[in-house]
Amino acid sequence: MDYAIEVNNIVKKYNNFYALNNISFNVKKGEIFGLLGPNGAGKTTLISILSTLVKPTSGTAIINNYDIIKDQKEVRKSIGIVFQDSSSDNRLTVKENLYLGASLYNMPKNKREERINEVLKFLELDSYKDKIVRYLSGGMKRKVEIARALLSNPKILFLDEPTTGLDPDIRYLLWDYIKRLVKDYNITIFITTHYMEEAEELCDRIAIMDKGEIKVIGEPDNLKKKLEGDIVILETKNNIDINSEYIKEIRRSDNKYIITVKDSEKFLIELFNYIKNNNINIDSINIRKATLAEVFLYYTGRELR
Ligand SMILES: Nc1ncnc2c1ncn2[C@@H]1O[C@H](COP(=O)(O)OP(=O)(O)OP(=O)(O)O)[C@@H](O)[C@H]1O
Repeated sequence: MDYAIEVNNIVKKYNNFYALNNISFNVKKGEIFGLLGPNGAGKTTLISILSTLVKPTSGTAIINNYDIIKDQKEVRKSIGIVFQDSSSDNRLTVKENLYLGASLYNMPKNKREERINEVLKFLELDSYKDKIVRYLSGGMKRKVEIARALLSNPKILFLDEPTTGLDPDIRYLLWDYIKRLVKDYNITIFITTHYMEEAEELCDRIAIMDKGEIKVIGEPDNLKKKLEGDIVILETKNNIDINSEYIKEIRRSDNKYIITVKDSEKFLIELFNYIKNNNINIDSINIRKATLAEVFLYYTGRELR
């Protein structure tokens, strides 16, 4: 299999602290691959290493068949990056920023106008091209960043938390553009996020990352299926001490019992009998299918907030 990204045993140490602790995985061509993890998990460090901006302590990665250590220049030429912090000049217009980007890429002068118009069109920024970036909304600014990263026709686009802090409407809109980049231009997308929904809706595969380690990799649906169970959330001030063959795990947090069960329909009959026989007062009962939030909890032992 020909991969877009191959990560081999990457370690990044800051003094004695392992920001990345032996990371290995592959990203397929034309895939939307998501790195899901809380603040400080190491996502930005990893994306900075893969895009050659930071050197790993050990290990390496192959990007578009180029080695991030040995072929830095070629790697850079074949990728586009959008970082969390804006790289646009706020005082310039959208189009001026794109010209600046094109000149930084050393794009031939006679190609610039055409390519800039293409990316403006793709991101539906035409009517904003003469607006000063400072006065644009957060979502629009993000689009300008993406437009700039696309100028060089990259084969891989790295997006570091591209929708953090944006309104849900804009978030959905950006997802659409990202999906179209894959579908229409066969670009591989590597995205970091701490939004479950983003990982779930947008990504073909995700890696759950915590404290510098990858805990599990897979398709969101498969990861959920692997948990094999439903979650029953029971709110009560009483003590619950129920035994059932259907229970996989019970956790308690304040007045809530979070019960992972198989065959929830059968379990509920037992639960209702237990409640009746023991005079338990229930404030609420909720049943939900395992979501990515439960997957995250299962593999990291904590909630992603
Ligand atoms: N230059 C540095 N020197 C020392 N420690 C660093 C440095 N850069 C990052 N770290 C540490 O490495 C860990 C991973 O940071 P990183 O920014 O990669 O996390 P992240 O998952 O991207 O989080 P965020 O969502 O906040 O960007 C953090 O604990 C951070 O404090």
